[in-house]
Amino acid sequence: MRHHDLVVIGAGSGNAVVDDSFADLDVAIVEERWFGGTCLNAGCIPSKMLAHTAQVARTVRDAGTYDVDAGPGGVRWRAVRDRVFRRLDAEREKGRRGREGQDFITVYEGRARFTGPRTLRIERSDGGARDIGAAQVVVAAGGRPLIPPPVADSGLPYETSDTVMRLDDPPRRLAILGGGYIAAELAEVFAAAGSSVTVVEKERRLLGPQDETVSERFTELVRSRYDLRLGRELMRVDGRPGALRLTLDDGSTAEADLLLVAVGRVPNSDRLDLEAAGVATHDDGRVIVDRCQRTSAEGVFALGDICSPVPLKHVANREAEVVAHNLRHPDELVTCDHERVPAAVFTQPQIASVGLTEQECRDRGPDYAVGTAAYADTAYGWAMEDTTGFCKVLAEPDSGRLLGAHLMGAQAPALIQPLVLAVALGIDAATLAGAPYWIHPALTEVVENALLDLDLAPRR
Ligand SMILES: Cc1cc2nc3c(=O)[nH]c(=O)nc-3n(C[C@H](O)[C@H](O)[C@H](O)COP(=O)(O)OP(=O)(O)OC[C@H]3O[C@@H](n4cnc5c(N)ncnc54)[C@H](O)[C@@H]3O)c2cc1C
Ligand SMILES: NC(=O)c1ccc[n+]([C@@H]2O[C@H](COP(=O)([O-])OP(=O)(O)OC[C@H]3O[C@@H](n4cnc5c(N)ncnc54)[C@H](O)[C@@H]3O)[C@@H](O)[C@H]2O)c1
Repeated sequence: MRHHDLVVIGAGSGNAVVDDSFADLDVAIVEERWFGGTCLNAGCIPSKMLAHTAQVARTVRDAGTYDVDAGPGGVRWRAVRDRVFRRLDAEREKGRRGREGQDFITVYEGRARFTGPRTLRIERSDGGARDIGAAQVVVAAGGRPLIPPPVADSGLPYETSDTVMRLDDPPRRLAILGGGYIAAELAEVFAAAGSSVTVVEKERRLLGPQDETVSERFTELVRSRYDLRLGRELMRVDGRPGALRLTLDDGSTAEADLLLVAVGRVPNSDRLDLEAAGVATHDDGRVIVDRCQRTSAEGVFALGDICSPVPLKHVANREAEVVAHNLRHPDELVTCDHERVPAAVFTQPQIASVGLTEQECRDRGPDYAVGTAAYADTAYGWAMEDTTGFCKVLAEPDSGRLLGAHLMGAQAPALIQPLVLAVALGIDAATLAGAPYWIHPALTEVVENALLDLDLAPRR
């Protein structure tokens, strides 16, 4: 059995752990499917490249709002798809070849599973297998789409985010099960490409975990774009490939050519024989880690969606930095903080958030102040003819400490960054509003206005 100093399972965010400071070690990276992982191949990046294209299409369609005549036409799906994936597939190959060319790294293609403490078997798709051992192991095997029983049991075809972005043609009628991140973003993409979209969501609103104002207003805004079936459970899928019928719990039905399942993701921990390694998991399947990203097994770290309470790429990246440091500096361990993680949904309008929602503030007690501002009340909002965008900030009335911030509107993921900085660095609302200049007439004025709208106790 070959013995390495370090083995990384999963070449998504796990790949970021190893830099040249590991060149004195014998390192192995095991990847079963695609170098770059979900983000590059089927997640953040392709979905945002497609979302941006959808936004361009909407801008062209809405050009009349700005008294601009734009020609007829539409989204050339295959050209868009090929542009996106030509680039990303090339990046994946570049990443893999780069690793294979490094002297201190061995790349294994295949699925790893533990056979004992820090020993692994790697099984290739051609049936070959190989046993290896390591002084240290990083588990970065991510997650996969959850497929609920009515879909799995139907025997009928369905798509997930792993496959749907690479389709040859957009479906005429697309049904999406779930009304969270993936549904919200990809509904927009396929609607722009000409699909008529039905969304089946078990809760009463789309994007339910967002701040209540965001979730409510977003749901109302897209009601005219999609056939929304909210508060509904899927009972059955029947029909035939290309002509599906979804039966919901109230007996209503939805017809679709194609079903996209987007009801969340599950960690890949169940495929790793973690018991053999002594690696413990939570009830939901996530690997248990401490703040230093150490698992319950000596010498085994974990990072990313397989363990994270916040399954987002910027979090996985931060965890990879922490693991990289801790592998090299066992006597000076650093920790990872999962509080105040910002997030964004790349819909139209875009959405961004950090910290507590208003409903979470209310649950904590009555003591919070709310400041709001509309894009429509800023000069750049006039330029954009915006009627729906807003910013909401939540703060402690006495100290002005920011508790949370929420934006819905153009460039929300970029506009929220000053609020993310303030939350992370402990800058209070009055200081953030008053100390820096805010460029006029930039959209950031909506953030400044929301801060100024807070009813805070006067400073002594
Ligand atoms: C459609 C979509 C859009 C998203 N958009 C965003 C976004 O805009 N912003 C954001 O922050 N996050 C986004 N995310 C979430 C983000 O993609 C993930 O949080 C992130 O990619 C997790 O990284 P990871 O390294 O933990 O897992 P992954 O990137 O999934 O990497 C795990 C790797 O391990 C490999 N693997 C699994 N099991 C084994 C095994 N047994 N042996 C060997 N290899 C194995 C897999 O093939 C994979 O390559 C999105 C996700 C999806 C699905
Ligand atoms: N912009 C981003 O950062 C981004 C984009 C896409 C995905 N992601 C990541 O990928 C993860 C997975 O995305 P997702 O959209 O699959 O999950 P999600 O958790 O965002 O949303 C799942 C939705 O499906 C609903 N649901 C669950 N079971 C259902 C059922 N049986 N019938 C109908 N509805 C049901 C839930 O109520 C929820 O609204 C996200 O949690 C996020 O971590 C992030």
